[in-house]
Amino acid sequence: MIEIRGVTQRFQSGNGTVDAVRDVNLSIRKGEVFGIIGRSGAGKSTLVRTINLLNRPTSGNIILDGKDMTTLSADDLRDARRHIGMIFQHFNLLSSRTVYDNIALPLELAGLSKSEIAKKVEPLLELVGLTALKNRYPAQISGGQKQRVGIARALANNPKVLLSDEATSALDPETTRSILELLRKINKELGLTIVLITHQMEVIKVICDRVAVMEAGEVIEQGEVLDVFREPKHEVTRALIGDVIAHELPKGVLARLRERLANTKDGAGTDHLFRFAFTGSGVDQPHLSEAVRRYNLDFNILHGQIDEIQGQAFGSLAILANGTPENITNAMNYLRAQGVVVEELNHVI
Ligand SMILES: Nc1ncnc2c1ncn2[C@@H]1O[C@H](COP(=O)(O)OP(=O)(O)OP(=O)(O)O)[C@@H](O)[C@H]1O
Repeated sequence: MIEIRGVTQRFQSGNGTVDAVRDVNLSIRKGEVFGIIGRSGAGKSTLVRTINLLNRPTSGNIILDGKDMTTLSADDLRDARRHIGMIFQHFNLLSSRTVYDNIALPLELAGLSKSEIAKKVEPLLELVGLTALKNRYPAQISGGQKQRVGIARALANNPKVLLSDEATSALDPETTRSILELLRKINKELGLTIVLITHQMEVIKVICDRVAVMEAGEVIEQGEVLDVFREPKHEVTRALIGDVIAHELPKGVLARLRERLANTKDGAGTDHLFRFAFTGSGVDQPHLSEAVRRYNLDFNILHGQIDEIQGQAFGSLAILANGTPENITNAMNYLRAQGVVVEELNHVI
């Protein structure tokens, strides 16, 4: 649906240049919600703005539905842009226009008559739950309601793709959830492809099918959201996941553990610290107790969380295991064979 091929975006910066985006390759599938996450300055906004050519890439190509956007004439590009809606962190509504008139704006620009516009705007108001507020001005509605106007306006021209640039970053957690639910509903009901950028892993967790992680202009990791959560490969990804999944052990627990694990290193102890990550059936099945029984171990759960990602259960546990070296090895091999991701943490604390 969207092919981002070898895209680099170079800017002048002082006397030199900066590659805000460097040689990015991504394939975004029709009908999916694709997230791009990264820390501030990673290049997310710059990348997403190349998709509708608000930024013209210095090199590389953007192929939308088989059409190379970078080679279109000005007229064809204007046409192609109609198929791409966009929503923004600060909503970008016109304060002098009512809710209804903000949503109607792209249709007026496209030259539709008043009655044609009404036929499109009324169902959009219904879709985003703002029918009762249609005559209010932006100053008279909440942030979440403003973003609903932004979403309805972005959908007015029946786009194939919706780009979302930090659309929930200015909203409180509850409003964020309701906006994400609305985006998910639109994605499912209209089959709309959504590309969203965010610095919040929570947003990725709640709504995205796949995710790409950016750092210093490059994509450093990408995959199905569940896979990336279960087995993050890059340190930056781990840190971002740590914001939503209990990854760090509390300080008091760490201090006590250091002593016990030092004994293991010296050969005087038999404690091992592990992190287990498991999904789907791994959460429902008693793999842990089976491992304990089979290999005669003690497990002490130190920290953890069972959560849901994309409707699938996801668990992350920090465990202190005690047993003979042979039984520990066999138990971990057993768990790995059950699909549990096992990581020994003795060396990291
Ligand atoms: N027009 C520009 N001219 C020069 N440098 C730019 C320009 N736009 C962005 N940059 C630089 O490119 C890098 C990436 O910026 P970008 O806004 O894409 O990051 P981001 O990941 O979206 O960050 P944030 O979440 O803070 O918006 C930054 O170092 C930024 O300073």
